[in-house]
Parts: sequence; structure tokens; C-alpha cells
Amino acid sequence: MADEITACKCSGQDTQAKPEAPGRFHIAALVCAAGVGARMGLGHPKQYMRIAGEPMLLLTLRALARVPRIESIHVVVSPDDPYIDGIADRFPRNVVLHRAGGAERAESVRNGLLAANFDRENWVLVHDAARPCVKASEIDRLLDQVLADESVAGGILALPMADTVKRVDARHRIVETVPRKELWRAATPQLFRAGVLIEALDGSLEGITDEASAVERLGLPVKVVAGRATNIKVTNPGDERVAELILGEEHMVPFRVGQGYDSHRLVEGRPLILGGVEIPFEKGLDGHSDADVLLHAVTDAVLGAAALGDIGQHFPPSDPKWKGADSGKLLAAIVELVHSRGWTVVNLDATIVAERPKIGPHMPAIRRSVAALLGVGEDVVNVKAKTNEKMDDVGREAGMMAHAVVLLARSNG
Ligand SMILES: Nc1ccn([C@@H]2O[C@H](COP(=O)(O)OP(=O)(O)OP(=O)(O)O)[C@@H](O)[C@H]2O)c(=O)n1
Ligand SMILES: C[C@](O)(CO)[C@H](O)COP(=O)(O)O
Repeated sequence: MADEITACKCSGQDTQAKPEAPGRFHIAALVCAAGVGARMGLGHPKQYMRIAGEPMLLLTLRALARVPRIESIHVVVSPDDPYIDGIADRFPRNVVLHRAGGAERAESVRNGLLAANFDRENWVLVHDAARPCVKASEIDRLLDQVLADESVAGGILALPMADTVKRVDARHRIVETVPRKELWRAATPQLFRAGVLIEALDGSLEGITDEASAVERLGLPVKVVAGRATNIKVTNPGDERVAELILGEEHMVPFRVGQGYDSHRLVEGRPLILGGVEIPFEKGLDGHSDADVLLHAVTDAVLGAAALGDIGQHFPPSDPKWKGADSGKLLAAIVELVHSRGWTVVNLDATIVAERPKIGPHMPAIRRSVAALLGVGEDVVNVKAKTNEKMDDVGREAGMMAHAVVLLARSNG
């Protein structure tokens, strides 16, 4: 049933094989990510929608990966999920994928538990993919309080009811005010031994909206541990903005800076291209591509800001495909890549170091060209030119250099 991809050295099978050492618990997470997201109304499952530029499921997996005690993270997606392969290479440590989802959340959890084949004694933290804002500190609190309490079969993160609660009829008329003193809102993760969960979910799943309700049906005691109000379930349109605000405030840095540098030799018989503009001169820059030293520095600055390596990794000089390549096309491809990672260019400041020719007269055309390639206005693109005061090889006109600094900001798209 389960088609497994392991993005780690340690798989679910490692987890089940270990006997429980005295004083130590084996803990796994099971993330249910097989819903269709009907209430979000995107036309695709909400777990893949971007929150602060990242697919929600990745954020949820990263949140769980911040808890060192979680030995493996099992993700349950629907058997015909066409989106998961697009993000599987970015999974954090110890993630095992199961294409085993069912029609209801409880069915997905049941199928995931069976597919993961946990040892029945292992503890499993079942978590919604739709709760990307969960904090390591609240998961730690849940683990500490439940594992220390032998009188309970498990426990869940929950919030004491803060609002007055009304029971209403079909016409939205209040029937009664429900005393809220004993009411809590259930969240996830929900922590139980695998064996308890499998037994609790064996049978009718009617009315089972979380793991605790299934365990309660067995008559076993379940503890609530106070979680944070920020652990919201992204359910309806607009919830993603709330999640962005929570994540933004807590750990999303909204800006990234990158720097780039490049140099090329000047040779006869080649055109001189700077910033995508051909400049009349008796020599040109030598290189595998069109050797546009400015665009190469800018491309490296964009890649650097997004922590995506350098130009050589994306367009290897050893690859004949890039011989004579238009560096403008390479930069445009990199700008598209960082957009897809949720970043947008804020501004560029660059310097060309060249003894000759005079770049000044060509600067308006260079700025226009570079701004168009970056997809920004000319007002945020600054390019300067300096001589090297006749010093070193650049001063003797053996080559040119360029330096660039780029600022990226998270996009809302
Ligand atoms: N058959 C299902 C239904 C839900 N879930 C998961 O359970 C979590 C909580 O469910 P919910 O927020 O209701 O998600 P959806 O079912 O996708 O949303 P909707 O009810 O609006 O369709 C989500 O991470 C969802 O992907 C699941 O794994 N399998
Ligand atoms: C498990 C849960 O998140 C606890 O609040 C909730 O019950 C899931 O309900 P849904 O109807 O599947 O969104």
C-alpha cells in the first residue's frame, strides 16, 4: 500500500526495530496531509499552498524536525497526490512518505500507522499538515507531561476556551450558553502509543475527528496539555495570512542580502557585453558564455541572497549547452527560480572595474537592461564604474571585474 520515499538515513523501520531502553522512549511523528482542502477552495490541496513563500507542508515538517526527540517523521498523502514529488527533495531530516491517505482524516491516520509499521510500544505524535505554526517548545511540553504521567494513555495539545460558547439552532438563534469552564479546544500534535492508536481506530470512524476521540471511545484517560494559541489550523481563506504573521514574527526573516563578484580577461575578436548591452570597443571579454562580467556578478548576488549556490552550479562551464550563452537569459532564469522560492528583488548596487572604455555614456542603457532582467524598476538599480587607477592587471587592461550586492524580500504570492 505505501509507496515510500526516504529523505534520510533513518527510516520508520529503524524506529520499530529498536527495543525501548530503560528511561528512553521512541517517538515518531505522523503528519496527516491527505485532505483536499475544500474549505480553502484553492482547487488544490491546501497543504501545498505557499505560506511566507514556502509550501505549508514543508513548514510543518520543519517545525517537527526542530524537536530532537522526534526520531522519524512519517507523512501520509493521498495515493494519487501529484504535488508531493515536487517538494520531496526539500524534506528535512528523517522523513518517510506514505501514499496511503483515506477519505477522512481518521482513515488517513489509520492507514499511515499501518504503513509506517511502528512498534506498538512506540509513541506517535499525530499532527495536522495544516498546523505549520506549532512550536518545538509546546511539543516538548506535551512530551514531558504525558510521558511522565503513567495514569494516562496519552495526551493532546489543547487550549482552554477563552470565549463564551453558544449552542445555536439551524436558524442561527441561540439555544443556550454552554458553561465554558470545562471546555478546551483540541489541537495537534496528539500523542499516544502506536498500539493504542491502532486499536482505537480499528472499527467505525464515525464521529472520530481527532485521535483523542477514538481513544476516549476505548474508555482510556487522555490528558490535555495547554498549547499556544498560535498553533492555528489553516482551514479557511485568510488563515494563511494569519499563519504568515505568526511565522513572520517568530522566525521568518523577511529580507536576505547577497553579494557577487566576477572577472574576465579582455581579448581581441570578441564583442564587449556589459549588463546585456553591447559596447563598442576594440576588445571583448573572454569566457565560455558571452562573458558578461556584470551580469555574472549580479546573478551570483541574487543566488547568494537566496542561498542557492552560484552561477557555476546552475550553468556549469563544462556543459557545451552554455557555450556562448546570453548571460541575460541565465540571470532571467535565476530570477524566476528565486521568485518560485518566494523571494523578490528589492534593489541592486553594482560596480564595474574597467580601465577602458568609458562606461558612463552607456550607463542608462545598462541600468535599463539590468532592471528589465531583474523584473524591477530602474530606480532600484544602481551601477557604477571605476578605473583601477592603472594598477594591477585590470589597470593594464588585461581584464575587467564586477561586484554586486542584491537585497531580496519575501514575496506574498
Ligand atoms: N482525508 C483526509 C482529510 C484530512 N487530512 C488531513 O487532516 C488535517 C486536518 O484536516 P482539515 O484541516 O480538515 O483538512 P482538509 O480535509 O484538507 O480540509 P477540508 O475539510 O476543508 O477539505 C489536514 O492536514 C489534512 O490534510 C487527511 O490527512 N486525510
Ligand atoms: C484534529 C483536529 O485538528 C483537532 O482540532 C481537528 O479535529 C481536525 O478536524 P478537521 O475537520 O479534519 O479539520
